[in-house]
Amino acid sequence: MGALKTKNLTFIQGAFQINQLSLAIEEGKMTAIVGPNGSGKSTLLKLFARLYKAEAGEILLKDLPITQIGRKEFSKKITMLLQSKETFPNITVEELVSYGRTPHQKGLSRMNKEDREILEWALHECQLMSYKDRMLHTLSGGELQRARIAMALAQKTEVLLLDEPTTYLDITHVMELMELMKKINQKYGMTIVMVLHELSFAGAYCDNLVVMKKGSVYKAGNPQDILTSKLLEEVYEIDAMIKYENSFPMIIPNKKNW
Ligand SMILES: Nc1ncnc2c1ncn2[C@@H]1O[C@H](COP(=O)(O)OP(=O)(O)OP(=O)(O)O)[C@@H](O)[C@H]1O
Repeated sequence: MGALKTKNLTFIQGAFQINQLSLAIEEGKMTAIVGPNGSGKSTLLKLFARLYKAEAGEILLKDLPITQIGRKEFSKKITMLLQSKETFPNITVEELVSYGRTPHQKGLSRMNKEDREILEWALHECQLMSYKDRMLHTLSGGELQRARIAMALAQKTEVLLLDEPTTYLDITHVMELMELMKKINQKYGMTIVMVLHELSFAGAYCDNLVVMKKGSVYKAGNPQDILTSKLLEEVYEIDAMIKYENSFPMIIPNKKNW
């Protein structure tokens, strides 16, 4: 069963259009949405998160149209981390992560025992226990990203959507983040969908790729099957070859005289 499915999804913003898009995101797997700038990756993620409303067609979460799910119920099922921006509130890591429990609390009630246990669990999974009293502005980019992910985990949803979670991270922190997401995915079976630009990391860590081009899905499937020179040429307009080192795809542009 697909965790998320789109059926003839149509969405228009300015000159950009997603037209009759049908796609299935596999449940319990890690999927990367890739494609050139402006191809519609973030827009698709925001449609999944109900931040945008489709003009036509529908999105199903486990066969239920997402429009039929109440707002609070929806925030217990799907969460989305938007692209990280430089501004963040003047609060501690623990306070940030505790925001993830908001959809589970009744009215303005304070955190109960279960909320506190889940908060500790999220901090622990993201190796943030020793950072919990640190103010957000004192964290490095990688630590801040882990704190944001811990907040999303604390929400305890079935689906986690991440928009370019690796932006601004160096290669060590990109790997650390991908390892963390893989661990969460495998340990808890959470469906993870992320927009990524690093094709090699997307291919190495994700079970499936959705390759977008101009508002359409060019191809979707297993990275080993679909990441080809032809795809690089037709989607990114580059002449390059792909070499696998173990299962890590390396993209090498064909250029004489390197
Ligand atoms: N509010 C808006 N009004 C008009 N056009 C918009 C709006 N938001 C996004 N667009 C356009 O929609 C297209 C798709 O944008 P989107 O952000 O989904 O692309 P993307 O693939 O995520 O790009 P990137 O890799 O650069 O982040 C772009 O051409 C963008 O300019």
